[in-house]
Amino acid sequence: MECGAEEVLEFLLLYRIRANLRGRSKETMALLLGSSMLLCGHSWSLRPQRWRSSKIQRASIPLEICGYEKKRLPSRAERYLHSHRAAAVPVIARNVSTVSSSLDVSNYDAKKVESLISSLGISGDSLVVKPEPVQSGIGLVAKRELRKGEELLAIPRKSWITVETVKQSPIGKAVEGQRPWVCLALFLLSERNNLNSPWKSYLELLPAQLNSTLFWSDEELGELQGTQLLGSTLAFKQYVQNEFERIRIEVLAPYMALFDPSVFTMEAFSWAFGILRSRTFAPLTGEDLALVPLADFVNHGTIESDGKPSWEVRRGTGLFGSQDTLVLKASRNFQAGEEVVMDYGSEKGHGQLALEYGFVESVEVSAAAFVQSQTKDCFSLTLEIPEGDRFTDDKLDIAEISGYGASVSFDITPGQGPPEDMLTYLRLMVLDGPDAFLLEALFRAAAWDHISLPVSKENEEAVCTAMLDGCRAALDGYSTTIDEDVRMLEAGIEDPRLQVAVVVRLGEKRVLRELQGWFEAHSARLDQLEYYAERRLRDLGLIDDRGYMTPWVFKG
Ligand SMILES: C[S@@+](CC[C@H](N)C(=O)[O-])C[C@H]1O[C@@H](n2cnc3c(N)ncnc32)[C@H](O)[C@@H]1O
Repeated sequence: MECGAEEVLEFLLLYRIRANLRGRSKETMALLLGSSMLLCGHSWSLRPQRWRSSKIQRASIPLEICGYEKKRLPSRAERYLHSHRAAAVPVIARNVSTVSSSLDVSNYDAKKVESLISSLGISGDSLVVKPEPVQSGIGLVAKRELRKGEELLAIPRKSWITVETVKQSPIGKAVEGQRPWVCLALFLLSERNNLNSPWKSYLELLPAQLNSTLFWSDEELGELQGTQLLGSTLAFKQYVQNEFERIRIEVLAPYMALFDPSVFTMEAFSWAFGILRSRTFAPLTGEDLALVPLADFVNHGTIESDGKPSWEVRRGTGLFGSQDTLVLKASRNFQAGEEVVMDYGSEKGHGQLALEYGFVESVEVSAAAFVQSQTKDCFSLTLEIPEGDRFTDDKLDIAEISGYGASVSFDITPGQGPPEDMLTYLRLMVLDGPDAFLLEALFRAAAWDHISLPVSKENEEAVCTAMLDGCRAALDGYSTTIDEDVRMLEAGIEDPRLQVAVVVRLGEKRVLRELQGWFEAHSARLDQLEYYAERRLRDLGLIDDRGYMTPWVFKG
């Protein structure tokens, strides 16, 4: 076996640690590590380090505001709003109905629909789907039988509302340099106030009232006490308000002639924000933000997914005038007269659906099945490397090298347990005392790998304690218990917004309770785990599988 300088040093550390593994005290370990650090020419203070579990935050729901805002959100808000995209969860075929947070106020008008279609240069007869009034406002209804994958609509870029559209409009100069969503929001309000707008029929078909929790009253929001959804809703409201205050100074006041203060109100600006959040879909988000009239009347429904998006952009070559086109495809077979739906995002939990669109999913089989269904339950946990930790810089460095930041959000979904990378990040956060040698610069590149498995009983115990404290505190923050919510749902709730609130808070609590159970079980098996020291000695061939030293160590 050949050992490089790193291995030699590590061997020395491990050998010393190993020699003292049984019955070692913290002080002994500190001494051992102290000497090893001396070896590296490092001087560390070995004062006991306190780690604050408050750094485990109750995060906001993963959101895609970053899609609109990546670069310029204030860091605090960014941390709160920035999403950690969950891996797509395979969609299970089921009979899904949704609960909308209030009665949808549809602006359906057949004449306006005709006018919208002709303004897009489409012949009504050629359409295979048509906007019709449906349970959730306006929806697209199949005019004939449709096959899965069939192209339903193809809307060319010239018919989208993009930053380019805004630039070329009368307010183009005034909004120059503003974020894409701000440009589009002001454009919507400006055109809504323009009697001769080419977008008139589209704008008149848009819902005047939105159901997102952003538009709930304080009393309604009270039902969300303790939830992540409440935190996200309030953060968004604050964010939109801050943006409005900013553009009032930067845009509205300097261009008073373009922006009538009675039209460009905070309320109207919030409506426009809500419209953009509920009607734009990837990849037409962020810098490429675009509203696609007609296609954006498609409602949500879950479908058995083959991973192929229903909403996709066919890129034009530019040759012979060919341009980008938004193509809406049938997500499954539909019968004539049936409403065509697409999945707004299989990874979106109840909270995110409620915040962005104002509805949650429910399984319409029976009240019991509804209560048992956990497919959309979600809790997003944000972990943060504690500031003021004497090892903060080293920990940040290791996190960064491994592609993580000072704070990371992890989506916890039912039945999955904590994600592996979350456990690794947690171990890094609480790494301290004798284990801190893993933070040494020498081990930097391999540190993440080393801590991806249990480091030491103390470290794993600290992880469990922090998580159990965090889960308990989070569960204590809700105004109702899981049982109370279940009973309410089983008894039936008439108020749709209350129903949304109960489904969301129940979902969050169920995930937290499950997480708590996982860490309780984990902390009960800490004695059975294999830790870093034994693992590395075995990897280096210095002990055998029974834990005995291999003879070569003692060769001259
Ligand atoms: C992209 S728009 C779809 C068109 C919209 N129904 C309309 O009337 O203009 C998204 C909005 O439609 C509503 N919506 C879509 N799918 C829904 C569903 N499954 N249940 C309840 N409301 C839904 C929500 O208000 C959501 O914010």
